[in-house]
Amino acid sequence: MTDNKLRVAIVGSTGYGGVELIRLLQAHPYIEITSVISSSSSGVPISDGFPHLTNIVAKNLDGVNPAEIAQAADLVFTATPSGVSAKLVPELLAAGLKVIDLSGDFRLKDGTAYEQWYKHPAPSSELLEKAVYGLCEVFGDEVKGVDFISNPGCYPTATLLGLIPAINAGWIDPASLIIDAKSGVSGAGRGTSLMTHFAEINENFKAYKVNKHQHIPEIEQVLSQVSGEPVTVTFTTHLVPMTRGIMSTMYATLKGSYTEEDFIGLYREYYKDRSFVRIRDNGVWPATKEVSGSNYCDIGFAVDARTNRLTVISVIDNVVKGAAGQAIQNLNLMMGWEESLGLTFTPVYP
Ligand SMILES: NC(=O)C1=CN([C@@H]2O[C@H](COP(=O)(O)OP(=O)(O)OC[C@H]3O[C@@H](n4cnc5c(N)ncnc54)[C@H](OP(=O)(O)O)[C@@H]3O)[C@@H](O)[C@H]2O)C=CC1
Ligand SMILES: CC(=O)N[C@@H](CCC(=O)OP(=O)(O)O)C(=O)O
Repeated sequence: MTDNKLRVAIVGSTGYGGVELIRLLQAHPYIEITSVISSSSSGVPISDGFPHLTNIVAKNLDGVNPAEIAQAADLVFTATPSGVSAKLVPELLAAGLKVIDLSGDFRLKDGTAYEQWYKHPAPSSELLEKAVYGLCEVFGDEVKGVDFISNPGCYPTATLLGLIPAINAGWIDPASLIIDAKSGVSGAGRGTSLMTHFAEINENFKAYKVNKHQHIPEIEQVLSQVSGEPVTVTFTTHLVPMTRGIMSTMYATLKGSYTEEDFIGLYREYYKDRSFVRIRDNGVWPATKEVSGSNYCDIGFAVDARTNRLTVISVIDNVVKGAAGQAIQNLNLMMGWEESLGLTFTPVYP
């Protein structure tokens, strides 16, 4: 700590998650960013590659050296690809740093499942056990005082916040879940690919990784934990021609005669102390633009008495609540600070 500020380093600071951490942390009263790190461009000013940071962050990029990071910082965010975090995080923890990892490498408790879905060698079972899964509104109490947090995935954040209160109350059948999710292109990171090439995605709408998405076991792990029985889900992801935003539309069979007003009351009670989840009034369904640039998750409901099914619509900004914003919320909870510190941004609208 310097001047009562926590010294923070960001590995992967040249990616979308890292650069968003830099943006959001400018508003945090207890944080000083002491090192922005790149494995490929160390030595150059970060504002060379990101002119929007001119006169805001006057730092050169540092290289990836755990011992040097531990000299410069108390805590490090790893906004690095899966597979990279698995190798780097053990070294950062061993160097004495607190770590908040944004990748999927430490979210699954079962290493075999990790290898099946992520196609990389799993981290050690000790570290998978040690990582605390930081879905703040549900497991926030478990985060306080720990030194290693695994930040949830973007789709799981929108999906789990939209399903957990109903599953927890036993109002919907966990065996009936269908999740139809859509993401803006920034969810795929800054690297270029045919999938996200302008001419391939502009005025286009495509499904991908159907039944094969790496977030399926993460969603199932948490829902199984909450419901107390093994849960499997049907989960389809789509890429939408917009920059930010996730909409997760979820369908479930009702286990009783519940109305929209019942669900609104249930969710408002469940999230009553959680300022970043906003439950919409009856018939007002959320849109991605209404949370863009903010840490909010907005949720709306429809009940169809004809089919006995519930529809839940949950939206987040994938780079904020789905990544950097939730990571800072986790940092606040870890440190015992007010969870909204530095995160009270009004969504950017229109
Ligand atoms: N984008 C999103 O909406 C979300 C992303 N995530 C996860 O967060 C992580 C970061 O995502 P995102 O920022 O989008 O990804 P990007 O691809 O935009 O950025 C990843 C960054 O990691 C750095 N990197 C690559 N290899 C290494 C290495 N060997 N050592 C250190 N750094 C490396 C790269 O920077 P450099 O070459 O300069 O080192 C790169 O800029 C990923 O695991 C992603 O899955 C999670 C939720 C949402
Ligand atoms: C649009 C898009 O491509 N999104 C990415 C989200 C990946 C992500 O955030 O990776 P984690 O596994 O670390 O959570 C995807 O669907 O794979």
